[in-house]
Amino acid sequence: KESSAEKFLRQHVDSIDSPGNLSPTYCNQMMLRRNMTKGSCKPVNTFVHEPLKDIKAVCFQENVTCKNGNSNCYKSHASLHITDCRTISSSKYPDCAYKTSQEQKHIIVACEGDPFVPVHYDASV
Ligand SMILES: Nc1ncnc2c1ncn2[C@@H]1O[C@H](C(=O)NS(=O)(=O)C[C@H]2[C@@H](O)[C@H](n3ccc(=O)[nH]c3=O)O[C@@H]2CO)[C@@H](O)[C@H]1O
Repeated sequence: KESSAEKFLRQHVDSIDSPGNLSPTYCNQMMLRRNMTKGSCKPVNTFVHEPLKDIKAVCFQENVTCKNGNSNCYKSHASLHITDCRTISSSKYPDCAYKTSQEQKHIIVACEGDPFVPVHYDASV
């Protein structure tokens, strides 16, 4: 069974693809490849284009309150290269269709465990 830490990597980490010049179909491809279009089209998903060590380091940065009220969320000091994937109006399961938006924003993740690692993507600001 996939751990929540492994699920975070699958859903939110893409250190390989260099930010800045991704194709408009990046999200259509990645949402499929990372298994977020099975059963339904995941409506919103963010990929972070930074080295894994820099993403893990966010767990030791600014502690903030999560959307669900928990206190185990952390906001990155730096703006990071991210890509937001959001379903477009014409998206109809199983043909999930996404808008690919490349941004530089602070990320907010929830961290848990020992080692203390990201397990949930809360927001970008
Ligand atoms: N504090 C916590 N501590 C520990 N665990 C916590 C905590 N909070 C939740 N989980 C758990 O995480 C799991 C999970 O999948 N939560 S999820 O809200 O649906 C994820 C959102 C995110 O994937 C995506 N999104 C959203 C915005 C954006 O900019 N970018 C972007 O990608 O959309 C999803 C829906 O919003 C679930 O098991 C829940 O129990």
